[in-house]
Amino acid sequence: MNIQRIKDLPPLPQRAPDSHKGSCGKVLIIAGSPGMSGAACLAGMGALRGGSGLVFVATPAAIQSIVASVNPCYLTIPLELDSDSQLTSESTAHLLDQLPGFDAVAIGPGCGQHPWVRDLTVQLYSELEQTLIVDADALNSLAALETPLPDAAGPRILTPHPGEFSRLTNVSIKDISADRETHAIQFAQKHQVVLVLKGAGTIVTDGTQLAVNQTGNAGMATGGTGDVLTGLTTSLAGQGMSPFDAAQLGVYLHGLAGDFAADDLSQPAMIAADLLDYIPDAWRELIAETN
Ligand SMILES: NC(=O)C1=CN([C@@H]2O[C@H](COP(=O)(O)OP(=O)(O)OC[C@H]3O[C@@H](n4cnc5c(N)ncnc54)[C@H](OP(=O)(O)O)[C@@H]3O)[C@@H](O)[C@H]2O)[C@@H](O)CC1
Ligand SMILES: Nc1ncnc2c1ncn2[C@@H]1O[C@H](COP(=O)(O)OP(=O)(O)O)[C@@H](O)[C@H]1O
Ligand SMILES: [Mg+2]
Repeated sequence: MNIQRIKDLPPLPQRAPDSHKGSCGKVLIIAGSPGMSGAACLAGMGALRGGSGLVFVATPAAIQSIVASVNPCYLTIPLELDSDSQLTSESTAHLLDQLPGFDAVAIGPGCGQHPWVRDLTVQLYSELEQTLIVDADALNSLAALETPLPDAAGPRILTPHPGEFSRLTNVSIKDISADRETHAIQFAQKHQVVLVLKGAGTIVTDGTQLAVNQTGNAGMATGGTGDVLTGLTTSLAGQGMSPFDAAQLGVYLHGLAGDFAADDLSQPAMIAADLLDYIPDAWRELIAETN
């Protein structure tokens, strides 16, 4: 199959003068667990900085107040777990009831490898009609399945780093690194997903198109930067971008924010939360370039 190499960025989502929060994308991020509340906050903030009108973060009830106290701009939904680390039936029903109202959903950052994460990931992967962004422990949940990936009811964007991609494919990190493009394209074709294979020169492919990202730097090799990317990509998908375009633009903006952060703060000192502060500069540069 001929692969189309994409060099140009897609058109940016437009914000009409009479936009309101309901028209700028309402997204849900399912993230966090005790000890990894930060991942939920970083992803939620990434979605807000991406431009979403409304961001909801669903997180285990035990850490809801921690997540909520980090920033007042996202809303939180408590996930009630039983003694087997499963969502209670009331909590499941409450979450499923709300799903149709979201424009895009993400699952995985900081969730840990618990029974509720495995079950909810598989259910959303197969049944959700909107775009689902699958990261971190949700990818681990898919990798742990004894069956092939389920058929998906809607678009899927998978955002593994090489370790997660190795678990998904049963190919060693060394072999993946030897030919990242081919492994990424084959996976995207086989599973009909947008694959974002992260790292220096992140690859975005849907199996027919391929973009190799040129922004970003080694200062981004610090915990939590991927969680910010999940939020950003979810936000763009929720604003109506196609899954490939949302992933390509999200990766580009994320790396550009990282480049601005490194310029001001240095690669060693920058941290994931700094990316959130530099996403505005990245947006400003992109908006100026396209006007
Ligand atoms: N503040 C918070 O709450 C934070 C929470 N977080 C949450 O932590 C959870 C665990 O996620 P995780 O990615 O840290 O662990 P995991 O999937 O075992 O990956 C490590 C393996 O992958 C490999 N590997 C990774 N990158 C690679 C690369 N570029 N190139 C090559 N190899 C690479 C690496 O290989 P190694 O270097 O060890 O050889 C190792 O094998 C998850 O829920 C996440 O969201 C984090 O986001 C941090 C902030
Ligand atoms: N050397 C690098 N150059 C460019 N980008 C990098 C580099 N190292 C890491 N990144 C980016 O940082 C992010 C790390 O994501 P991930 O490994 O999921 O981190 P975490 O799970 O800790 O949030 C990815 O977007 C990746 O592309
Ligand atoms: Mg990650």
